[in-house]
Amino acid sequence: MPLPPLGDTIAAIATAPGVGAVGIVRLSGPESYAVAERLFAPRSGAPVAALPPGRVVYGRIVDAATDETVDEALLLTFRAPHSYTGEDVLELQTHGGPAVLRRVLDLCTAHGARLAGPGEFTLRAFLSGRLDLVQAEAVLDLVNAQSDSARRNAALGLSKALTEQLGLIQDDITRVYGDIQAVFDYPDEGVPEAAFQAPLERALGRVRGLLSTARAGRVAQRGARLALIGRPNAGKSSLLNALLGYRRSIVSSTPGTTRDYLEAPVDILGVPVTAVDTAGIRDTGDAVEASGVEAAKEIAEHADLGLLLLDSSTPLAPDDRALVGELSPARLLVVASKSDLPPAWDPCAAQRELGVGPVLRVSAATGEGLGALKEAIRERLVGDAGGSALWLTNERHIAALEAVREHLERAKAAPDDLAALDLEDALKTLGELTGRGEVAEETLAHIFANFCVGK
Ligand SMILES: Nc1nc2c(c(=O)[nH]1)N(C=O)[C@@H](CNc1ccc(C(=O)N[C@@H](CCC(=O)O)C(=O)O)cc1)CN2
Ligand SMILES: Nc1nc2c(ncn2[C@@H]2O[C@H](COP(=O)(O)OP(=O)(O)OP(=O)(O)O)[C@@H](O)[C@H]2O)c(=O)[nH]1
Repeated sequence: MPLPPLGDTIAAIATAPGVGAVGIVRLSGPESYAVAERLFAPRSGAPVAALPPGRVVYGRIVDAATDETVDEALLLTFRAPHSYTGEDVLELQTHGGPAVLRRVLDLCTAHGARLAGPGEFTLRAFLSGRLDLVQAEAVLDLVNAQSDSARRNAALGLSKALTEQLGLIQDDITRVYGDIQAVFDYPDEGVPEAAFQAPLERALGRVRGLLSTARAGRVAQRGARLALIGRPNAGKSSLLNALLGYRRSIVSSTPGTTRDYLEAPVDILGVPVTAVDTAGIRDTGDAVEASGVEAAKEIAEHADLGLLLLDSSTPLAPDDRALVGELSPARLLVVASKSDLPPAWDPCAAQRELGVGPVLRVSAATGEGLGALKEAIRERLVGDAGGSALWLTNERHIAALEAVREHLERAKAAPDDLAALDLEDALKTLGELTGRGEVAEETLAHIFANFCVGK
């Protein structure tokens, strides 16, 4: 997969396909102004090439071959290097129908522009040094963000937060590497060993810190699975409906109504979650129900978090105690359901007796405790990383930082001459990660192939 050529002038529709109020065709490259000259007539009569940068000018899109006015439009001007790509950039803002945009794009190619491939504008922004690779990938994540937490994290990446962290790590490694080289070159100067250790530890601490956010990052980006579990009639379907804010699963007072399981996407305070309503877990002779029970156990095992519902209006049963034993406490959140009814047991006592975390009192009927439950779910899924901190979400970044961590751990344990080799490898990996070092063309092509055309 070769990279597209540089230096020519590219054009693409920058707005989403379909009907919109306004649509944008973007041009980038040395011929942008020349191309626009042939298809855009500013009302002022001024030549396009003479327009100062940073202006919006009103005019007409004209097909020079037929003298037809294709649309009225606004032209937005940028001059290299002060543009998104770092090249001469022009944007034609037209009416937002697919036929209009197609025609304007056709005029651009008729007058010398080439159709841009996926991500080509952002690739040029990277190659001109305006964005590093981590930022370019954040652009992709930002465009694809489906939840507010994913959006915020991508925005942080684009704002250089990750780039800066990586820079600090790189600086420390570079310093240690330099010191080790100095020892080789001037063995008599006697640089104390301890001088290496502090920056090395600091770099390693930063790498580990970043890697520890990867789980929260994955959840923010791809979402988490939340399994609702509990005995029949514990109120699972009702709670799912309450979390969703609309009726999705069947609620009934006959135990065992939910035989299979239902999945529903639900936004938990900005975290995308797939809630899975399982069959009531209990020993049963009914074959259909038994398979549902097996499925429920399986789901609970594979979910990121299990929400165990214990009906607070009826005494705890042996089944409830058995369920707690089946599930790992780290991935379990216990709810005393139907808190609007007179309680048959005390949540605090149950917490001690069952050896679980705080038992949350929730009523699907009145909504009591729902807010606190959502907070607790979010806290368990993304933890402290739920604040303004940056999360690693990109598999390429995670893999690279894991490699850096290994190199640093080895360097720490190795004698100087071997440590130097590992530090070299760590720096090389960081360079690939930010794209400021050597990056394989294939890696670049692969990253940008995932972009949409026009970005
Ligand atoms: N219409 C439009 N909206 C857009 C974009 C765009 O390209 N076009 N963007 C992207 O797709 C994003 C904005 N990103 C941009 C980043 C840099 C520059 C730019 O021209 N920077 C120059 C000048 C800055 C200035 O005037 O101070 C520079 O940094 O030198 C433009 C857009 C989001 N909105
Ligand atoms: N008062 C009150 N009743 C509730 C509440 N939540 C559920 N119920 C009732 O409890 C019964 C069982 O609720 P479901 O939500 O169907 O329980 P389930 O755990 O999904 O049951 P299965 O499908 O059998 O596993 C229904 O009659 C609900 O109306 C609640 O918060 N308060």
